[in-house]
Amino acid sequence: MAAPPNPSSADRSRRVFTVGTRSSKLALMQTDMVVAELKKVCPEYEFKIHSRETAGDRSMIALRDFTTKNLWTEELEELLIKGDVDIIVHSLKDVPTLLPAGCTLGPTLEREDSRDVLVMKQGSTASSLEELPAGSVVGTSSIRRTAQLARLYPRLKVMDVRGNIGTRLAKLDAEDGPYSCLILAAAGLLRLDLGDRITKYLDSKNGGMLYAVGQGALGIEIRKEDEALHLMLSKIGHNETTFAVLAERSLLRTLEGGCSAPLGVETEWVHTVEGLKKLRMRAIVVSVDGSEIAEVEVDGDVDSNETAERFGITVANALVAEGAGKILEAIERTKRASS
Ligand SMILES: NCc1[nH]cc(CCC(=O)O)c1CC(=O)O
Repeated sequence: MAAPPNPSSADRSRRVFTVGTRSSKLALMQTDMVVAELKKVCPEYEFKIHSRETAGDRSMIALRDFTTKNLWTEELEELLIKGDVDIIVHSLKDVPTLLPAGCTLGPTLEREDSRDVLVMKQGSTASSLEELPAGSVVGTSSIRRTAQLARLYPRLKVMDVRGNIGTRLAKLDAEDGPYSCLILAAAGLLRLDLGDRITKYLDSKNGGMLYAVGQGALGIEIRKEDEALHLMLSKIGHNETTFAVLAERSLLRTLEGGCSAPLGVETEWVHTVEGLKKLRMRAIVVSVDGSEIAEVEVDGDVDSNETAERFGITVANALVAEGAGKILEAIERTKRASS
């Protein structure tokens, strides 16, 4: 009897690929986008979607606790390693910088708008953080957003808000709810067709907020040795996105040493006078109370995965030279003391 089909890479007779994803509306939507692109370049293959609720979806543990980070990804990665799924589509922002042995991220699609946005409570007339009265409550569970808010808007209060995007908007709009506004990623709202809830886009020049590493991009995870999928993803990949997010993740990996850093970034491709393109990265590390910052802006020659990752290390070193190491060590000390 013939051996059963080998699910692993080198098997060129593979026709069916299984795509793993969380079961949230946003995750399914993002998975559909990847499958649609793959079908365009590989019309001869079939793609099946395997969705599941992850521990992160079920957990009530504070999202800011870095130890929960892997809850979003680990169970799906086990399926990937076993060969039960062939591809996982993540929000890249939720993917830890160190992946399990045998797993890797492939080229990814063009990034959605990577900025944070301000979302005012339904019926509010305020259109910026500046306009809110002192003591107004901003909903966010992100240490990065909390630290940047403490630095730029010390008059405002920050309170945790959990759940998927729909849940958070409902908590914002609740008549007796505490929140005046939320800070969310533009990408999630835009992909869910909730762009009309965006009051204001925030960036280094507007409101001063930098975004999370990988925000707005998809993380497409595959088995390292799966040559067939590497090739397929290289056909749908958007190089400028792939390189930019590799550089951002390399920066975070270099800085964090295992903890989730209050790190904001902003990357853009800029044309030089010589007609070349450079990757410009702004990055900021802020102490949780907003009292100390380290910030840099660096341009890099980036045209490959390797140069992207090296550029991330360069930016990390520049941040450390500006005092980022001291801020991160203080956060680590507080964490250790409280755990
Ligand atoms: N941390 C949760 C999360 N993970 C990805 C997104 C949005 C989409 C993205 O950034 O790609 C969000 C929600 C948010 O921060 O508003």
